[in-house]
Amino acid sequence: MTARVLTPETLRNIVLVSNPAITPDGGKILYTVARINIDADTYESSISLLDVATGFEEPLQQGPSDSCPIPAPNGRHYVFIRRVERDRKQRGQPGLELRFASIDRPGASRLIARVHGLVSVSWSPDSLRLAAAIPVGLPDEDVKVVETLPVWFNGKGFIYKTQVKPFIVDVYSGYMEEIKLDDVKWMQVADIAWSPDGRKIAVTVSRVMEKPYLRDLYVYYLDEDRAELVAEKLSGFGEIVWSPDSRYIAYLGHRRERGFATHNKILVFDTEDRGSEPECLTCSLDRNAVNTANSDVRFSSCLKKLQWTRKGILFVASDHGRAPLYSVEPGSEPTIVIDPGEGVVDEFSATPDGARIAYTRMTATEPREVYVSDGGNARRLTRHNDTWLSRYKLSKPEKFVFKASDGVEVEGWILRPPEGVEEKGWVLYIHGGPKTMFGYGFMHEFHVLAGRGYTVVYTNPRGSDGYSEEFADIRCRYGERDYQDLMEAVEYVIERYRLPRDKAAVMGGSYGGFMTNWIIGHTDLFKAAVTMRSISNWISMYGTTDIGWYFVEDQICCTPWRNFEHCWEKSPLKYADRVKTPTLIIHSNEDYRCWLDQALQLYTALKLHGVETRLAIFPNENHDLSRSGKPKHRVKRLQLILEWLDEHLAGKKEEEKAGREAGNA
Ligand SMILES: CSCC[C@H](NC=O)C(=O)N[C@@H](CC(C)C)C(=O)N[C@@H](Cc1ccccc1)C(=O)O
Repeated sequence: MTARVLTPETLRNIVLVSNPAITPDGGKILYTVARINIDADTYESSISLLDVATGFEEPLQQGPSDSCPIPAPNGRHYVFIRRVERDRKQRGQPGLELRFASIDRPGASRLIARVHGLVSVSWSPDSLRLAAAIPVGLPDEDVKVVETLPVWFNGKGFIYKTQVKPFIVDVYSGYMEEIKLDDVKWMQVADIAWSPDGRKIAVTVSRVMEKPYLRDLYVYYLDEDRAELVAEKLSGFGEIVWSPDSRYIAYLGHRRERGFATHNKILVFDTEDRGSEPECLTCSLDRNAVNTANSDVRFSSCLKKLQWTRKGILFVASDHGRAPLYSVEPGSEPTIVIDPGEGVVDEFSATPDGARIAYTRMTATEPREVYVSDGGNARRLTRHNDTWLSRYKLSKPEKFVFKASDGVEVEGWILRPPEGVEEKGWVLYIHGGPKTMFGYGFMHEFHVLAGRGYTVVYTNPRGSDGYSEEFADIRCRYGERDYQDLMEAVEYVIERYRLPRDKAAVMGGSYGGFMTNWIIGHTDLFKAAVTMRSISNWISMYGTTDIGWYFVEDQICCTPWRNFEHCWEKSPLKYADRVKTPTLIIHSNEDYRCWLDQALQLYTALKLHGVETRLAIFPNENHDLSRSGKPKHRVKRLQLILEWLDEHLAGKKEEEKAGREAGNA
């Protein structure tokens, strides 16, 4: 009997739960419920209200495009985002509505403002106003005349005229006033936070167009209409949160000690002792204080990554493929307050006293659901995915650890086909980043591969997150220790799990695509490769990627003008003339992280060198095709991958050829 397994089309069954926002009294949780409608080719999202005591749930906003509820401190009101459809003539008009509603009046809501986006919002303690970081000036020009940097951003488009500015928004009248920070000509606000005493608003902002990775921390004093600089030249996530006594600000980020490989830390600034060094609360932990577990079943959230309750500062850190929720206070060490077991705490919100925490948790075999924890007692509140999960066979990954040749332990997981599914071969799947991690995030794609008969092997080689900062730091050395770890992992699993050496494929996206390209230029071990949103040439990557012109210099240690040879040495394209592995190249035509040229150059090179190659270009998609692309495109992408593996690992092509020949005879 054939087992019911996950297939590309089973994407439609997954309920994407996100943004669990708890009311200040801890009685209710507002959250977003999204569904993937493959037939209509859309994501449909609505807002639900959960009663924590009874578990009773009712719809607050029916959608189809409502998300991101943020309750007010009074516990009665909330704001949320509604995405609105625009026709051709309205292109360039704001596509989002910021709306205001009462928790006790389901369905009703009032428009506050139309916006192009919302980077961050923070309620005033009297629940009358919002401090908001809002993008302004989205251009819709036919001919784009650009004089600024950056030119574009993945998923946002051409943002050369866009600045993110800080505003105070009256939720009743919709009146918006910009907060004047300084005589700043250009700014991108990263985060904004209203102090609990109501007198101050903290803002983190990039002010140097050529160096947007530098962030300054300002405090704006409402009574005096005056802003003061608290700290300069910070980097990292840039999220901020006030202490309950409105004196300290916790900043999530770093000072680039290891460039882009640096862990985000919690740095606490004393706003009454300017110039004093911030206290680093997570340095002893030596973990990235954000969750970087890969998953392809998330939906957008507006919850902060930090919250300062009366019991301490809450944050999630990446740790060995898991993501526990930690608490830390100045002068103390971080401790785990929610241990997700073999899972990740994906997002959270807590009551101001810290007594109750709402969160979403996922595991490698269950998409997100909402949970609540009261002083150590955690319970699950939603079961959106139970029914369909019970109807399919999903296998559970097994973790393995091996010692790399330099003595460092490297972790990985193996996901076998579910019982009853014929084994056809196996795949080494490489994650992006490189500073993200595989582990206990739900990957629909992995279960689809396993369901088709392909064992999936995934690891966290050097460069990955979830370990020490040193482990994550492969700057200047891409394709060296990371490559060795991966190839040593391959030998380890072949030996330990008796995987067939002649039935292996390699695949990955973004940095994982870079590594796939690198691997096929350095070994012929794999029978097939699938490279997605990949990087093939660091020279042409320079100046095109949206993550900044400085990224290549930071990570690869070269520019087209400095160490040019090194840029080329580290580019998979240099080794394309050695490739023999049949390669499927998947790329989106609006991928502004790794632009289409990366795929085209590789495709052309492989074609010209006689390698069996197929190029799939997805229109109107960006770098996030596999995670948030149009549903039909996501299905098509998975089908293309399965077809390629079937052709090259399961001999489908030979079978078909033989069948055709027999038919002709
Ligand atoms: C300021 S972050 C540094 C780069 C960023 N890393 C985050 O993961 C990134 O986008 N890296 C790319 C590769 C780079 C262009 C060479 C990457 O590999 N992205 C990954 C990771 C990712 C996962 C989820 C959301 C965004 C990025 C990927 O696309 O899978």
